This record gives sequence, structure tokens and C-alpha cells, in this order.
Amino acid sequence: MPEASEARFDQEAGASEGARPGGEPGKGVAATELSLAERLAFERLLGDLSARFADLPADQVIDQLRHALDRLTDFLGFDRCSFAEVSDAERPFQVLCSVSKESIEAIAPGPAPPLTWYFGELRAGRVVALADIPADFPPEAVAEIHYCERAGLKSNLAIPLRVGGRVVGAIAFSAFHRTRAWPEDLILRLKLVGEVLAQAVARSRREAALATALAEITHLKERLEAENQCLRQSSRTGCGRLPSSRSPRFNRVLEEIAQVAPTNATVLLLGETGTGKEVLADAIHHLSQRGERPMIKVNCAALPASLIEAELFGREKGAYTGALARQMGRFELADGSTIFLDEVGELPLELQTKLLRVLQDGSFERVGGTRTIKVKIRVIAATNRDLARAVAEGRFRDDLYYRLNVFPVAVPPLRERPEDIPLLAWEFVRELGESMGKSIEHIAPDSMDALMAYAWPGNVRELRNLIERAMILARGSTLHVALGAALSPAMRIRRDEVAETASAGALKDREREQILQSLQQTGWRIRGPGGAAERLGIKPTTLESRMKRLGLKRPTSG
Ligand SMILES: Nc1ncnc2c1ncn2[C@@H]1O[C@H](COP(=O)(O)OP(=O)(O)OP(=O)(O)O)[C@@H](O)[C@H]1O
Repeated sequence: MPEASEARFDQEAGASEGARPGGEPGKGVAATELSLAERLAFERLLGDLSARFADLPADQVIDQLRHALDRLTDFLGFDRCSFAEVSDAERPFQVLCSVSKESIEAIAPGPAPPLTWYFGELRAGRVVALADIPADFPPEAVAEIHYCERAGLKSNLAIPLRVGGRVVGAIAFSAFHRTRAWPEDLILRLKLVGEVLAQAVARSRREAALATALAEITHLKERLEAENQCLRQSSRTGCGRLPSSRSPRFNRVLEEIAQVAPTNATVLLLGETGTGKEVLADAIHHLSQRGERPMIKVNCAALPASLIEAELFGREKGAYTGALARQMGRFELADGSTIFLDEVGELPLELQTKLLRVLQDGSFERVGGTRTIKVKIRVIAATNRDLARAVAEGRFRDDLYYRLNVFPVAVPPLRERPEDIPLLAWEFVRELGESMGKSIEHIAPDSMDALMAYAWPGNVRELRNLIERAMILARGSTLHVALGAALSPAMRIRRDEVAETASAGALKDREREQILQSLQQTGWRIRGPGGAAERLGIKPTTLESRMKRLGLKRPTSG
């Protein structure tokens, strides 16, 4: 047996088979030459192992590695067999897999024991063949001698494994009960099988790295696509500036918005439909440090409950019938940015729990997935519902309400900021005039009076729609806004009249009357051009939920 430090594998690899006596296969008896039958059996084992590893999927490599080590240990009568890998010169060897006879302890997966001389030899590409421990150790291997004494190790063979000319790992065989010789032809064969295993491990590592890189690219691609989609859907006026106003009431709101914007606080925007909650959410986002990224918007009322979970939290492929591909949810998309939860009061109770968890610690799982995803997001929520009442009625979780209600902002209806009606009307005239190629210099005084007198149940959205209709019809440079043509006389309520009758009951009756009238005029058509929702200047989903609340149903004919 050569001194271990002399056992240069490259020199020995050229040595002829049977140059030294070999261990007796299957029985673990030292120093006899392999018989022809045994050699054939060994060749078959090596051939079989090589074939198994040739096309093995990456996720099966570690299991098969254990199986291969088991078979080698059994066949050659070793007490323990371990496989370790090494990524570079700086890092220690990592034990990937170790198998042993029942009475012997296997080495735990993870960093290999700190044996500097031993692993230095392997790193340098030299075989460490220790037939008789401690006699075969060089004097400097002090830590190794102690280690072997403590463990009761009698013989050990460790072979460095190369892939592409670089040492990527080692395979080691140990005997605990007797010394044994390590003949050259055995070393050569074990090196061959070890390198087959090392190739498979290296391939699985490459595949895993490739899969990670691909997943990253897919993630970025999905993110980009989804962000683009969000941007296409986002508000037309989402220019990110705070809107201007002449109303002292609305200016106070704008001051609050400017103060909260740079913080990370959750903001809850409360107000009737069309008052500009999304416009304000957009301004908050753009005035914050996250403003460079797009704000991700979700309308919690626009999707059926069955789809909104996947929309918000994403889904894994095959999560349910029809889920053909993995889908990234809005929360994942909003990581590092702001999520705007519009109509949050409509969120189904079962999803409120999941939303609460995201608000608490930023974590959630995709639909059909088990992996927990963590995100850092700022939440802005909006509702036209009385959330406190929804809590009292058990339709909204109180803990979620308190989480959302950190910084509530009440956005006033247009009828309570009449100073802004001319300002907004002119803003829309200019904006629409540009896109339509029309130049309007005056708004007819009687039209402006009518605009000022109207109650605006659909708020700024309704005003915009009305101006748009008037602009389409405009011929000269003076705009005539025909409130009466577009809306029934019952809708023309003087502002002061509204103030007088603003008791909840009276407003509800009036709302009911207005909605019913629009529905009758449109033959109960809610959606589409000229539909009741458009006439009222509200979204079809809002109209539907209002109809439900007011108990308005299409009469059955006949
Ligand atoms: N200050 C403003 N300046 C210009 N346009 C505005 C302003 N406020 C609202 N708008 C316009 O009015 C319409 C409705 O605004 P927005 O969608 O922000 O209202 P909302 O309160 O979020 O409505 P909903 O509750 O129905 O979701 C949009 O077309 C928006 O561009």
C-alpha cells in the first residue's frame, strides 16, 4: 500500500489491472484478487449503474445516488460509503448522501468534517487510500488521526471525482472492523462509477440552475405582461398629480392625501361612486417612493368570487379545471409597489381572511399551491359602502376593517364641492376637445347654471360623460350641455334642495326613482352604449349592486 500522499490517481490510473491484490467482493475480506466471475459481476453492476444514471431526471438523482451507494456497499462489503460534492476551492465539501451498515453511523448530509489534510488531497485530485489507519496517515494529518480513532475507522478510500477536468466531488468507502487493501483495479473501477455519479449530479445541478433561470425569466415575463395589462386598464386621468380644486372641503382632502402619500400607511378612500377615489389613489402612489413602478389595480366587485382568489393571489397550473397555466396574482405583481383594492367592501368573506394575512405579514399562497410567497406592498383600498355597517351586519371582518382603516379619507361628493363643477367641466372640454379635434371657447351660461344646479348622483364620472356627449354633438365654439335631453327632469334637483332633503331616506327614494327611470327608459338594459349604467354615469357592476340593495328587479312580462 503506498503512502496516501503518494497515491496520485493519475499515476495509478495507468497501472495494469490486478497489479495489487483486491478485496474479496461481497464478503469484505481483504487482499485477494478478484476472480473472473466476480470481476464480471462487478462489471455488470457498474454497467447497470451507469445505464441508470444516463438519462435520469434531475429530481431523481439523489434517490438513485443512495441506491447506487447501497449496492456498492453491499457488493464490495464496505461498512460505509459517502458521496460529497464541492462547488469551488473556497468552500468545504458537502456530503450529499451517505449509507452505512446498521451498526455504523452514516455521515449527516451537509458540510463534511473539517479534515484539512484529507480534503486538501482530494481537492488536489489525489486518491486517498488508507489501508491501515492510523499507520498510513502522514504525520501532519493530526485531525484525521483523532477523527478516525474516535470513530473507530480502520480503512478508508476516497477518490476525487472530476467533471470537465475539474474536481467536483469525491466518493469515499470505509471499513470499521478490519483493515483492507485498496487494489489499483478496484480503485480504477470505483473511480469510473464515481464519475458516472458525479456527472449525473453535475447534470442535475445544471438543470436545476437552468430551471431557476428559466423560472426567473418566466416570472419577469409574466410580470411584464400583467403590468402592461394593468397599465392598459388603469384610469385615464391617472397622471399621478394631485388634482386641482377650488373647493375648501376638497382641498382639505388633498392636504391629507399629500401628507399620507410618502408614508407606507394603508389608506382607505371612502366616498360615493365616481367621486375620484381612483384618481386620488393614483396620486398617492405617484407621490410615494414606489411611484416609478405601476400601481396594480383590482376591482373586487368586477369578478365572480370563484375567480377573484386566483386574480388576487395567483394560481398554480392545474389548481382547478381550466387552470392550464400558472398565473401570477395581483399581489405578487404589486411586490415593491402599490395595490389598489377598489370596491373592497364587495370582497367575499372567505377571501377577507386571506387578505388580512397579506396585510399582517405580506404572505400568502397561490391557489392550488403550498409555497408561501412574501411581498412588500402598500395597500390603498376604496369603497362606496358603509364598511362599519357591513362589519356590524357580519358581512365584513372587523379585524380587516381595522387594518384597512388606518388612514381613512372621506372623498366628498361633487354636489358638496360645487366650486369644482366649472373647473372640471372646462378640464374635460379641453381634454376631449383635443382628442376630438374640436375647439370650444364658451360653455353656454344656461348650461353652466344647469350643471351647477344638478345633484350629480354619478359625481365626476357623470359630469365627464355628460360633457363628452355634449362635445360629440357640438357644432360651433359654444358648448351646450343638454342635461334635460340626457337625463330625466326628476334628476335635475337643485343643490340647495338636496341639502334640505338630504336625509338618508329621502336620498334613497330619489336614488331609487332615478335608477328605475333609467332602467325603464333603456328597457332594463344595464350595460353597453346607451345602457342604464352609462346614462347614470356609473359602472354596470355598481348599478347591479345598487339595484340589489334597493330591491329593483326587472318585471316579468306577461
Ligand atoms: N379631480 C378630477 N379631475 C379629473 N377627472 C376626475 C377627477 N376626479 C374624477 N375624475 C374622473 O371621473 C371618473 C371617475 O373617477 P374615479 O374612477 O377615480 O372614481 P371612483 O370614486 O374611483 O369611482 P368608483 O367608486 O365607481 O370606482 C374618471 O373618469 C376620472 O378620470
